[in-house]
This record gives sequence, C-alpha cells and structure tokens, in this order.
Amino acid sequence: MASEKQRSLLLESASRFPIPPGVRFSYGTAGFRSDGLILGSTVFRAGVLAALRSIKTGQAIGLMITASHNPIFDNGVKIADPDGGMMTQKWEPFADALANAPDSQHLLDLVVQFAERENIPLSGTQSAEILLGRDTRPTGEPLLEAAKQGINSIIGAVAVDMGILTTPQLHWMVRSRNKGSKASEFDYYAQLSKSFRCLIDLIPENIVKNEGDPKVLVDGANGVGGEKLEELKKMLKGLDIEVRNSGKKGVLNDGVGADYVQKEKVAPLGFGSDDVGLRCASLDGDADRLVYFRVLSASNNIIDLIDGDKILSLFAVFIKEQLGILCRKENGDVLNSLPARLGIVQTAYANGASTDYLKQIGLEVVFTPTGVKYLHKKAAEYDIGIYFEANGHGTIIFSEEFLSLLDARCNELSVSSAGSEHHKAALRLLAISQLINQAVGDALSGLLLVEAVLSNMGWSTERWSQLYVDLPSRQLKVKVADRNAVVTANAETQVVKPPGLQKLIDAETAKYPRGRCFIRPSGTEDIIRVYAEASTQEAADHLAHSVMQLVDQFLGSTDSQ
Ligand SMILES: CC(=O)N[C@H]1[C@@H](OP(=O)(O)O)O[C@H](CO)[C@@H](O)[C@@H]1O
Ligand SMILES: [Mg+2]
Repeated sequence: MASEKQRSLLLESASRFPIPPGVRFSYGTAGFRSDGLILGSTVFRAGVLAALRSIKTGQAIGLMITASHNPIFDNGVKIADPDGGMMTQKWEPFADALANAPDSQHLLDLVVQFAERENIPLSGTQSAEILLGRDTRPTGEPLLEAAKQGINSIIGAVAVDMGILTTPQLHWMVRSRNKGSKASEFDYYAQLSKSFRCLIDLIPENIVKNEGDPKVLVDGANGVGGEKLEELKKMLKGLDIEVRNSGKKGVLNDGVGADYVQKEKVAPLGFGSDDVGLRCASLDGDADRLVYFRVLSASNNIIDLIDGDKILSLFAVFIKEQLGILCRKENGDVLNSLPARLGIVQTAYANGASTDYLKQIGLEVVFTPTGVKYLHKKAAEYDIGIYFEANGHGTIIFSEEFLSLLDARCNELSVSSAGSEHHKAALRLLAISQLINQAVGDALSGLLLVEAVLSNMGWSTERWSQLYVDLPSRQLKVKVADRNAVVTANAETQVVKPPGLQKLIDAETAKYPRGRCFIRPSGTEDIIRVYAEASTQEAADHLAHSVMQLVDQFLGSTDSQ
C-alpha cells in the first residue's frame, strides 16, 4: 500500500514534468529516445521506474541518459538491471505505460496498481539506490535533474550521480556495485589497464611485434568515449593510442563515429591521406560500439571496414585457441577435462561470410532479433558466449561456474606447471574475463582486447581483415506511415505481416547469386530498415532498392534514404 505521504509526493513532483502533447513514447531497442527537449517527463518517469525496480530487486539499478549515435539534439534514457544488463523485458510494457500516462493522477494510479501487483512496498520502509550517468549532450544536465526528481519522488530511493560517463561504464558500475566489488570510475580504469597488461605480458615469446602497426588511431565520435579514452590512456602501459575527435571541437556523431563509419563505409572526419594503411578504430557517441578500419587510398575516403562481425571472429578464434591448449595433454592427446561450451550469437545483420567462417571453424552460431538485450540473454546460456552486432556492439560473457573451474585449474597449474602453455592459456582466459566488460558491449574494453589479441597472435590489421571477405551488402531506410504494420518472425528474417510481402521478397532475392534480404521495423527510429546482401555490390544495391519499392507498395512510403 502506498502511504498518503508517498501519494502526495509523487503527485506533486510529477506535476512539474507534464507530458508533451501528441507524442507517444516507447521503450525500444535501447530505451526511450527522442528530441532531448521534450524528454523531461519521460526521464522523470524513468527515474520513478528505476526506483521501483531497485526496491523490487533490493539492489542498485542504473539510469543512463544518452542517445548513443543519434544526432546531438536527440537524447534518451535507459535502465540497467542489477547484473548490469538491460532492464528485464517483462517491465517494458509498464515503462511504456508510465511514459505515456496523460497526467500525474494517471501516473500515480499506474504506480500504485503496479506496485501492488509486483509486491513492491511503497510505505517508505524500503531503500533503493540508483546510479545515474549521462553522456556529453547539451540536454543531459536538465534531464539528469528530471531523473533525480523522479527518483526522489519515491520515498527511500537515493540517486547517486556518477557524472558524465560512457554507457558501458555505468553498466559496469552497477554490476560491480551489486557484486560487492570496487565500482568507481577509477576502479574501472584500474581493472581494464591491469588485465590488459596481464595479456600483454603473456604474449608468446616466438611472436614478433608487428613493426608496421605501431599505434592505433581512435575516432572518439566527438563524444564521451574520446574523453574517457584519454583518461584510460594515462594508466595504460604497452599501447600507443592517438585519440581524434575527442569532442573539443566538432559536433557529436556528425560525420564521425562508429555508426557513421559502419553504415557509410567511409573514413570519419579527421582521418585522411596521412593515415593510409594505419590501424584505426571508431567509437560511437556513448562508446558502446566499436569498429576498426583502414584508409585504403590517399585520394578518397574509402575504407576497409573491420566491423563487429570481424571483431567477434577475432575474439572467437583466440578464445577457441586458448581452450584448445587447455584441453590438450602434454603429448598432444585431447584431455577435454575443462568443459566449456563456446557459443556465438549474431543477428540477421551479420555478414553472411562471417557466419560461414565461424561455422567452418567449428563454432556453434545462433541468431536472435536485433538489440543487445536479446543477444546478451542468449549468450548467457553458454560457458563462454560471444555476441556482436555487425555495428560493433557486443561483448563476451563467462558463466560463473566456468570461471570458478578456470580459476581452480589455474591455481593447480601454477603449482604443478607454472609458466607452461596450459598455465598461460588459463591466465589469458582469466585476463579476458576481467578486461572485457561482461555487463554490456564496451568500446573501450573491446579496443584493449582487440589490441591485446592482435599482439598475442602477432597479426597485423590486414591479416585480421583477411580472415574472410565480406559479402557486399546494402542497408536502406524507408519512412512509412506505420512501421508497426510490419511484423517479423525467425530472428526477424521473415515478414509475417503484411501478408504476401515475404513471398515477393523471396522471389526478388532468388534472382541474385548469394542473395539474402530482410526487412524489419527499427526499434530506435521511425523507419523500416531494408538489408540486402549479394555476390556483387551492384546486385546488393539492386536487391535492396527493389525490396524498398515492395515496402513502398505495401506500406506507402513517405520518404527514403
Ligand atoms: C541495424 C542496426 O544497426 N540497428 C541498431 C539500432 O536498432 P534498430 O532497432 O535497428 O533501430 O540501434 C540499436 C541500439 O543501439 C542497435 O542495437 C541495433 O543494432
Ligand atoms: Mg551506443
């Protein structure tokens, strides 16, 4: 039961954040997103939601204000659950209802009903802790204030402002806090730099450091990632990083950043003819995505893109190799006393060549719908689950059981055969579990892991890029009257509604060698996305455009790009 004091506090606070007329908010692929100027009520209500979630779970919850790779004047808000992952999907309908409640009274009614249904005490006896973070957007500060007021409108809830952060830093803090580990920003840098150093110290003696790639150039998307990478750099030994687009000048995500580089397949601003052949990386606006690239020619900005699929493949190859060493007896026989189910999780946007490659080297590959909340959940079913979206968002997760087995094995080996290949493989796997952000995809920790793996394998960027050749692909956006008219199944590869459309897409796709094409409504933008793949760029472009026309016929497009 909500106390009278609680009711009047929520009513009074909510009335300071009226909902803008004529807008419908939806907790999409990555939380609520919109023009930052109209998000006050949504973020206030997300604060209320986070407080309820914290009371319900009895643990710290995260609230991050960001719109990632979207333009600077957009903003958004998402909630991190106690394990550092995305808020449980079960609460999304409630999040939607809260965000769209027409006034304070409706909001209060919803909160009271939901609290009763979920057994959330609103008597003020329960405590709740919400860690708040925001990126560098101009609307971040007022929205943070709205979030604080939302949290403070639930008696017993405490907002802890962690300052300007990357999204993955906040998720990491929530996870660490709830595990009882050190959880400050300094601790984050300390853990990353220590585990990175550990991997560098484990580079096999016969590996010669590649002379051609002395450093990595990083595009910070003019966002929070560049700034934080400068911080991390101060604590790192053994890696030369040059940060560009760190936000001192230039506009957030404008001609820069991982989303731009991956979708346009061109070099970001600030990179050019002097960088031909060098190893370059790009973060997105809140630093949860990472792609690598090489500038190919001094005369244009065309790049060799090394996307999330190839980062995944690099990690998979390395981890498989370390597991292989651990499972071998000294005489070469397979011991297999360390059961580790290694699983790879991709979405339909993964380049077909990457899936073929991963399967061909004997890995189990499974697919989920778009959005890390789906991939993460699937990856958690394995001892080691590696998931990545093609756009560079992904991570590696280790099960607790596997980590304790590995830890025990490592201790045994440090007594029986310290410094052996087996011992080093176990140490490398443990270091990876510390370096990679297991809460969520993290461009900074991903960057360090890529660098450490390349150094351990003695691979140049070019060698890495040649793991397989990407199939040419094309992505298009179509603006339609109602994107929700499209309903998909089978990890978004088949259109179920409107009826008849899938048959035509299939017929079109069949015309192209190695053709593959699917459409789905975006969860972050008001559009339908079309993805096509084929054996030549011309064919992929053609297939994408033909299917775009089909979408247009069925749904009435208003515009397209
Ligand atoms: C094709 C594509 O890149 N889609 C992105 C994009 O989602 P959409 O639902 O496609 O708008 O933003 C999501 C959040 O960042 C990310 O998880 C996803 O991969
Ligand atoms: Mg992002």
